[in-house]
Amino acid sequence: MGSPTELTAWKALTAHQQEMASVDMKSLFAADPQRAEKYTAQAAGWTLDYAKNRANEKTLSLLTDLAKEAGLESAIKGMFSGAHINNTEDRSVLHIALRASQAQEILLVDGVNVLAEVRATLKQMDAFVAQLHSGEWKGYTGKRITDVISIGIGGSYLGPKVVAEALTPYKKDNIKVHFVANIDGSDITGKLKQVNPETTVFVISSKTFGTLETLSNANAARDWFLSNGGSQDNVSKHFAAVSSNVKKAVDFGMAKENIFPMWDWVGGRYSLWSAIGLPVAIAVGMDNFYALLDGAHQMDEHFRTAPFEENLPVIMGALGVWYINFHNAQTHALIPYDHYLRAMPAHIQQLDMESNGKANLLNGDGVETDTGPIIWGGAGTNGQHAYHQLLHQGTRLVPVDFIAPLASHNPIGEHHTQLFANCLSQSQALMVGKTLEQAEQELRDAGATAEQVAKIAPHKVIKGNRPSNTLLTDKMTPATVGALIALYEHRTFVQGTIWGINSFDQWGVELGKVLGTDIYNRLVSDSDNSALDASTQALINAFKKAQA
Ligand SMILES: O=P(O)(O)OC[C@H]1O[C@H](O)[C@H](O)[C@@H](O)[C@@H]1O
Repeated sequence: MGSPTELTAWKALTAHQQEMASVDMKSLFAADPQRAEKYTAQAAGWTLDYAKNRANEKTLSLLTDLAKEAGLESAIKGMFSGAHINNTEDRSVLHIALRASQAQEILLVDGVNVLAEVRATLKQMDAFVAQLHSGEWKGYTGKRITDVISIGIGGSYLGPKVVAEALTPYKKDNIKVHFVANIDGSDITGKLKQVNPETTVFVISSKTFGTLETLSNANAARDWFLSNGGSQDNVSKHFAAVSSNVKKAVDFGMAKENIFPMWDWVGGRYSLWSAIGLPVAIAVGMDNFYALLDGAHQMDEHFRTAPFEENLPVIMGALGVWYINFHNAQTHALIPYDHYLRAMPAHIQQLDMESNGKANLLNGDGVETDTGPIIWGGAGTNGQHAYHQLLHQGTRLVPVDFIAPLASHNPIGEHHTQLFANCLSQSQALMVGKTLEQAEQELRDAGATAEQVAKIAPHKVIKGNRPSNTLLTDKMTPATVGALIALYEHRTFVQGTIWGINSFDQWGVELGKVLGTDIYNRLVSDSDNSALDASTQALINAFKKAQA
């Protein structure tokens, strides 16, 4: 596919945007009493209310036309059948295979039944987790394991960390799972202070087993283990790895049976469902990990089979395109009203920004449209006392996804009702806003003078008409958390397909890595830096001076 701007539906949406420019969402609700009902869809334990969008029937029908015209139906088929839709790396994209139903036995990819490999790995994980939890797995002095430190970064960190945190109420109390990612020595130092080498297992997660941060931290962990009573012979009792590069993991000193495989058809940011999710399985138990996979599978089935008009990832993806490309929205906020889900925006940020931060079409031509937005967000209600001001009165349009459970795991006092009320009030305020007349009246009612009213009222005006989606579920469980993350994975794919880009490579991160190695070499040597730009030279000199 070439540029989406050539598509009939894209052109129609450009014209339609003009028609909608003066339409306020409030008037759409007033004109259609059925609007809330019509613009609600359900899947895999989630209800999406997308009525508070600047969209009418024509908008939504043009957006689904756009998805169809952009080839989304065949792209979905391609993904689920194992076609090499990651065209720049000539690979299949099969995170959906990691959570396929047990009833499906075969999914052949390049002549290999990937489901057989997936099931064998789940068995291996199951056995490992069971041994840790039963205490059968012992450290080098015969004690049971109390702590697991997961070392990995990017996709080998964020997904597992976010899901383990989201499932806090399901955590087993006999083993504590910690995560280390950053090359900043403060990260691993802080974690090592909390554990005992006799009772700690390290899980080194790296698809390539070649990532600087992960290898540096893995080496630091091994050095710490060896200098605190452990011996080389005991490394295998305290270190396991998840990697598609078995040789490098063996060279590190891992026992082959402690290496969990990964495959090139799983992208890092889509890999939490593979053995990269081992820390999650250790934290919450294998039964809950299976439930997580099942929830994601339910969303996969919905995405694969539901008509686009009722399809949550398609609706959310297409509405995102509407704002990014036809309303110049530069960012998209995710605001979970659930404490345990507070880090979710960081995972979706990586998932989406690494996937759709692209400027070339699949055919190599430069794009003519904006692509992936800046994804950001944080926990409600905290954000209401920080950045929501800009959402309500700032000059930028920021579409928001509000995410909330109907029931809390910790139903104390009125907390959950207040939390939920705040969630609803934010989407309502974004939409209804406050007119100048309302602001003036409010001030008069509070006893303000005419002069004060004239002075202050304009500052109280909130334009409103700002869009949001609300996603509700009964409770955050392994299954609903799995479905939620799968929903965002597919939403990203929907948008990438509409833009005609490859959502599954990430060549853009390479240059920084190469330059990082070059600069590291300059920091530790007396190299001639005169060919570098003056700013970088000065910064190198500042570092060297501080070390001298
Ligand atoms: O799992 P690894 O091979 O260590 O990779 C870790 C991360 O590093 C890279 O820089 C990529 O941008 C990420 O997509 C990946 O997840």
